[in-house]
Amino acid sequence: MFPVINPTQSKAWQDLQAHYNEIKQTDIKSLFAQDADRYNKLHVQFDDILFDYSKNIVSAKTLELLQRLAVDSKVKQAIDAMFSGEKINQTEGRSVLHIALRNFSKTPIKVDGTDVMPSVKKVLRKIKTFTDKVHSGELRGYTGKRIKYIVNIGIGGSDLGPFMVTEALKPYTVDGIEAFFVSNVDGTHIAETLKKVKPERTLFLIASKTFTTQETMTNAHTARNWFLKKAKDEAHIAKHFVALSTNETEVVKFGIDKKNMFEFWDWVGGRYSLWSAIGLSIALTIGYKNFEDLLKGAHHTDKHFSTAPAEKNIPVLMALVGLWYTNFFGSQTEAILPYDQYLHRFAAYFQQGNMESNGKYVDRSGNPVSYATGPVIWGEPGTNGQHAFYQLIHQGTVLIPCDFIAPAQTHNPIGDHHDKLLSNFFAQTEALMNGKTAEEVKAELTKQGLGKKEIEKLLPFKVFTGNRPTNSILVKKITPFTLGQLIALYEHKIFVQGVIWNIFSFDQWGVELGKQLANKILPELADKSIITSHDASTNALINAYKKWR
Ligand SMILES: O=P(O)(O)OC[C@H]1O[C@@H](O)[C@@H](O)[C@@H](O)[C@@H]1O
Repeated sequence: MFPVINPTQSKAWQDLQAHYNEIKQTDIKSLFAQDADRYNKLHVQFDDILFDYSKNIVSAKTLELLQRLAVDSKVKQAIDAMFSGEKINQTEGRSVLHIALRNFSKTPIKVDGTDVMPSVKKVLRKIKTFTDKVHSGELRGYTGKRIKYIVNIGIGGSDLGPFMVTEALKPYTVDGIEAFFVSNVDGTHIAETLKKVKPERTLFLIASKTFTTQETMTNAHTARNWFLKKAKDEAHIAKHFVALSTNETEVVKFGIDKKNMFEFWDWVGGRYSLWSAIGLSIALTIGYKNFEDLLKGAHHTDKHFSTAPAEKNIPVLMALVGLWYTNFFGSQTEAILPYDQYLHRFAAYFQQGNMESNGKYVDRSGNPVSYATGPVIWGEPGTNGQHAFYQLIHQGTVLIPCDFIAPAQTHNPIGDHHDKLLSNFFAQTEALMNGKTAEEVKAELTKQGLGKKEIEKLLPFKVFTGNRPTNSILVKKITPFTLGQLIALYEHKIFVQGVIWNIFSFDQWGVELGKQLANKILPELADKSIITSHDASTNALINAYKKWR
């Protein structure tokens, strides 16, 4: 059974609190000076992924206590519970089995006594057949022209994953295919997309687990009307619209044939669904083989996560180190900084992954927690971020633990671009750790010919305290396989943190209230009448909108 344990009651937590007071002033620099072997101890090489967590404010004792916390929180048992199909998403009464979607082992995974693997494999075969037929030209549009444009209409988990992955793997795009992602209910999103595609060559993927999401259904109907304006005959819809969903009834109601539905199941969380039928846009963009490699990479991480000892287990280490700052240093945020332009949606993807999973203030017993849970996740690719928000990371008053991610090999080896990019990647974590002392600043300014008075004046502004923690993740090359590995590492990090925080990571009740209120307000916008049913501010805003629109 999934354990319910208040982490603050654990001896390890209390010891960590005491230990925090001992170590908080310790320089990472000095930890390196004390132990020539620090890097060797504090990194894990996982195939072509090098995870270096040595530039953190952690000593051997910190790590030992954090590991004890993981043991006290029954992390290992929780991992086993997830992998064996237990209904760990208790508030929705569901198993959590994104790991089954990429299970290439022969091990069956059972939900309510039934092995889900045959259904998983069946849908994968359907994705393969369909994708191959689109690429070979066997499946064509209603005029007989080849499909060129893939338009995925979905939002949240039905958009962010496939969008992030198709961007990350752009070099693998199949010739002649262009992918678009429409998510926002703002008509601008679909309008601007439809300007770029031609109905007779477009395949619309209506991606929605529930098939009731307002944004997606609105965009889907707009796309359908736009298509029919040109195609005229509703019979042509079958060649241009497919559904990726768990809800057959709604799919059929929309007018999509069951045959054109790619199924998944309620044990796939939206934000963990890129591995499911929701990944059809990925397969169509980069080819089935590459999609399968992505899944295989993730499966490889699943094996690592479920078998590696905790001290060498990357997701466990990522989780523990992150939690150390969130719960003991009081840092409320984490940055994900990929030094790879293709990974420009990676942080946005894990914004949902982390914040929807672990943005919870109620524990698994239904009581408010007395400690911090999920941090705010954000980030942009380097080097862009350096010229934007790194000032605050270096010299601000907020502690921001950062993950730096970079590929050693680029898909675009042009001149010395990549060495320049990577020199920044290395320099930043070094600078964040070492900072710059008053002595160093003085020496630098003296060398520049500044007088004593000028130096004194400038000194406080030019000092960097350093000791700002980072993880570095160096990947040999971003391929479908390594990307799959990387995504799964982060997914499991979220899981481990949720277990220790004693919260339910796989529901998302917090997104409902706004949806409910929007549904209440929508009919109020139908006419010109003055609205008085809300608070004064909301009434005034609605009425101003109705006057201006
Ligand atoms: O895939 P559908 O059902 O359209 O949901 C799309 C998204 O909706 C949001 O409100 C959240 O619940 C997300 O977790 C989900 O991914």
